[in-house]
Amino acid sequence: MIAAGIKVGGLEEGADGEKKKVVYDDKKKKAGRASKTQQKIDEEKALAEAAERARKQAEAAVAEAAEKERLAKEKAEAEAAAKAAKAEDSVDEDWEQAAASDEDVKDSWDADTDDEAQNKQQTKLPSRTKQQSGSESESESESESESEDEEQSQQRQAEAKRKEEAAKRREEAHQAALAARSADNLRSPICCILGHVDTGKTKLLDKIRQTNVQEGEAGGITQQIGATYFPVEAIKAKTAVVNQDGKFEFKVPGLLIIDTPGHESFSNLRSRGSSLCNIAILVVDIMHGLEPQTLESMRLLRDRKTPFIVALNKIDRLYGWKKIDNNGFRESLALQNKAVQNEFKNRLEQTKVAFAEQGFNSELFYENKSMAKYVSLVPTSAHTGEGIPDMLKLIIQLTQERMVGSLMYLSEVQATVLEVKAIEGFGMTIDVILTNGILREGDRIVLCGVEGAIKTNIRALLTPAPMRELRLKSAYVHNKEVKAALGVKISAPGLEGAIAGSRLLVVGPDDDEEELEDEVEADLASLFSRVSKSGRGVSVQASTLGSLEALLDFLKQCKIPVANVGIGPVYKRDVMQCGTMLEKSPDYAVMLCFDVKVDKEAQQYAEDQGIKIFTADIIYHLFDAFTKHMDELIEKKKEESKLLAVFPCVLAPVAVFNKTSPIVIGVDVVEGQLKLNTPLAAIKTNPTTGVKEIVSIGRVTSIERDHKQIPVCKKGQPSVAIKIEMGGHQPTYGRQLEEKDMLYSMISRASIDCLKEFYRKDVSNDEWQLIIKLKPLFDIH
Ligand SMILES: Nc1nc2c(ncn2[C@@H]2O[C@H](COP(=O)(O)OP(=O)(O)OP(=O)(O)O)[C@@H](O)[C@H]2O)c(=O)[nH]1
Repeated sequence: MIAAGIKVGGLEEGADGEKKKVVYDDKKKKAGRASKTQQKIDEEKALAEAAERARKQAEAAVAEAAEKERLAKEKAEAEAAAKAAKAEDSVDEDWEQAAASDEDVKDSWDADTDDEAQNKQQTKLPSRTKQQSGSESESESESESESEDEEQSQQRQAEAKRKEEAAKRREEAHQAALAARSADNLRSPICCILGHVDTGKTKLLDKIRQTNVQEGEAGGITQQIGATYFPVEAIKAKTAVVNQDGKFEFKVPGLLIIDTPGHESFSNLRSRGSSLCNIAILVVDIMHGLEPQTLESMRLLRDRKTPFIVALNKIDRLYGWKKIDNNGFRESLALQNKAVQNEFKNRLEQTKVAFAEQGFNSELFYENKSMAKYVSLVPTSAHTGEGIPDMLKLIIQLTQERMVGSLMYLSEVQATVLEVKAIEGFGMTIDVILTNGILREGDRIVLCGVEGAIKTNIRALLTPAPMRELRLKSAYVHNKEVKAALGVKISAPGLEGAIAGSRLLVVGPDDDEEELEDEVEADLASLFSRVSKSGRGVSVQASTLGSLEALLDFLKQCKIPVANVGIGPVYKRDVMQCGTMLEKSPDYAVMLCFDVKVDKEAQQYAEDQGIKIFTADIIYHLFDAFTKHMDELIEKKKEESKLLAVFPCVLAPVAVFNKTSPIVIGVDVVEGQLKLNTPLAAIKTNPTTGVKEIVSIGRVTSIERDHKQIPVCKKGQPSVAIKIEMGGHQPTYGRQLEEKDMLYSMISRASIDCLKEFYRKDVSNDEWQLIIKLKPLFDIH
């Protein structure tokens, strides 16, 4: 993978100021293992290593065969797909091909050549295949005796069997855990808050928590790590105003709301592309409607298939709104005067239309007859607290009625790293959201790190100390064990380089640790394998696994190819890596950095080398910056290529005013269009040799009609007088040229490519036909 240009930056700066590289390459992994072996001079380890080598050799052979087969299949599929796509292309899109099937169009910067398409297919191959092909070349250089081979092959088989059995046991345990679930034993749903900046996400969160903090932790609301837990009693109290008859039944034990609003935390709570959040609140400012980041949030929610409700926030800003603190929305609305009610209705309708434009049906929550079909809109005010009881009730209702399957308590551990932080007294720690199961002090855990899987033992399970105990020494309480769903801080040795967004697995007594390592590494490897192996593409750098995934998804949609991928701050090394593109494909010597810092030295280096670094906290801003950069480059190239572009034309001279230096003649444009600067030629046959001769006569420097300069003369328009100039010796009418000689715009392969690249919009299909006709005259194939 290193060879493919993939890298990962450390979350923390290494001792040498440079970040470390992830080692997914078996060679390096093995080198690491070998050095350990040497240190320990352990015979058994040496044997195991040999066995490992043999296993990889054998796997490599199998993988190579499988890869070949797969590539062939994928190539065939790609060809079929390309054919189908070709058939669908409009004439306009496929203009040159439509006119001449012998031309291979290299469309725009986002299109692939066949090679690239195939290479892209290759990048989809599981990383394991790549690791194997890496080890293959290594093992090729090593010779082993036959008996060793046999022994190793046995060891390899034994190891594979061990892993297979462990995976089977894990699957059985998983099935047993699933079977033991019950609809009567639900866990607390997990909820995230997303939305555009300044819509009131933080304020809304504060408001939900605050009422209870004021009540002095009554109802048992606990501030957790990265989340707030609301036991059902607290939610009952908070929703009482909209459940006065007590008819609404609560079936979940509570609700866990993730504290950090925004994409980042949502993106990190992922598991193989789907979300670990059961439900999300998308906050929309009722006065502003859907804003760019709202759309980005919707895209994330849709991609992760996460159900959501919409908090239509800031209703108190409707002109003339009379507040009743913490009231149910319906009652509050009923108390407003007609004008306020009308304004509300108007804004509600506008919001619904905007949602419909994005492909979502939406409905005011109490008018929503089908939660499956319509997104519920809950008007709220984070200032007055109005609508918040409705919102909480709706979340509970939606989750406990529609998500029983995913909420049934599962004994098996499901946990995700939300953040990686160094904490005084604890060193590097990870904040984890435990979705299912129980974590215990001392548990052996496996998670993703920048240098491969991290395996360690939980030293401490920390939750914040209750408010009243904050005076005490530590801000944290140590727990022997914690049960889902909750947010917990884990302190453990060796957590440096842990990656936010990673899954966290617990090694059970029946599990095989290596198998679990493979599993967490696969998450990262699958993201890293999404680079374009054509070597052409931008470099991207993101802060976490989740944001990297979101960014890669987005760039894929925008058809921006990616050549390098990294996690963590940008260091000089990353810029240097990106700089390799300066030679290959300078347009792509660009780094798109999402939510990461750029080291000073790296920035300086980039400036010196002419590498663009775009940083943004909002993904689509990166797209805008990149698109602008590309447009500028195209404009620049277009300017530079002005003289190269030759529009096709055929001219019939009607008079010769000046025979040479400069030639001045009167012409009719019989085909195409004559533009200033067009180079012209006559096609003659040498009278003695009978060989065709292309007589170049210079460029058109003036076009005049009725003594007026015009920039262009099109086919069929009245005759024009043109001046043709040439540096050096210009052919002369009456000698090399005759009046009856037709004149042709002097096209070349380069001029055709230039038209295709920059002027496709300006060339009509007829003109392309003309180019096809002119090509043989100028021996262009
Ligand atoms: N009138 C009114 N103002 C609100 C409401 N909710 C939030 N605001 C104000 O809107 C501004 C932004 O609120 P925040 O809670 O910081 O918004 P946010 O979505 O968390 O913003 P970012 O963290 O920047 O994404 C603040 O000035 C809030 O006081 C509301 O319901 N009514």
